[in-house]
Amino acid sequence: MRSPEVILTLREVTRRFGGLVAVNKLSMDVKEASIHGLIGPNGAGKSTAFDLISGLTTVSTGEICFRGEAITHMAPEARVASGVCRTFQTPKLFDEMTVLDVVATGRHLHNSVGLWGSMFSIGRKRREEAKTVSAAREFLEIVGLLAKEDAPVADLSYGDRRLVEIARALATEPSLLLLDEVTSGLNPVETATVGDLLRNQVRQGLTIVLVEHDMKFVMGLCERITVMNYGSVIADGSPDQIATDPNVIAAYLGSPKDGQRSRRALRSEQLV
Ligand SMILES: Nc1ncnc2c1ncn2[C@@H]1O[C@H](COP(=O)(O)OP(=O)(O)OP(=O)(O)O)[C@@H](O)[C@H]1O
Repeated sequence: MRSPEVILTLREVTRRFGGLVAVNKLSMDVKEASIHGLIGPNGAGKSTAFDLISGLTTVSTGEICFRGEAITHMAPEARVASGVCRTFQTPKLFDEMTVLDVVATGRHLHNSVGLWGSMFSIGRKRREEAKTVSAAREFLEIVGLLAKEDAPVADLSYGDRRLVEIARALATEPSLLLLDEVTSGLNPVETATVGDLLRNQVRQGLTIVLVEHDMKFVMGLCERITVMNYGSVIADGSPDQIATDPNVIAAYLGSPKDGQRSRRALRSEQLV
């Protein structure tokens, strides 16, 4: 029986690319209205795991359940419609669009005017457009970018582009948000802003899974963390358990030969 507060379950999910097992029997439970970290060294299989959950790639074996329903073979758009939304390591934004237009694209699921509606009812189309714009503005306000609504995306700083990506994802009104390296390239102030923003959303019921290399951010934000290495889970627990887990420390340290360099890298990520 599924525990009522678990929103996402992966059961022995495997993804092979030819002879390479990118994700190997990954099992994890994500609690509703929590922030769950998915971490691991480069090539551990984290982005592939996100692709599997969001449907951008297919599972080789295993099962994925969202709100108790199997979504393993559901199309990506159907997963978005059911409340699963993801962002990408490099935001996929169209430079020539304005900030407001980009966020409005996240609203299309909630816009009830279809093709026939827009052809035969101009009044209704206008009303829907006004609703879309006003909703998009609300999400821009949440991420603090309302003042830049008319700016072309090309003119934004890297940090602001990330915020637009978050606003667009939030505009789909997901129940589960998958954030792929959301702090990469952000300065400490921007990172703290994103952290506060995410905490706020979780307080309002959103569930977040984070793939992240910034350990300080992960440790400060996540209730639970799953650690992968070479496609497999090597640890799963609270931030305190993860930070002291010998398997995790060994995975980040690498071989004894390059231990000195890796230990410095690990310390800079504040895991030890
Ligand atoms: N489409 C693909 N075809 C073949 N191999 C792939 C494909 N996608 C990922 N891989 C391989 O699967 C493994 C896991 O990659 P993945 O990108 O999921 O790791 P990651 O943990 O997200 O890494 P990083 O932190 O560097 O982004 C890597 O060895 C990668 O080269």
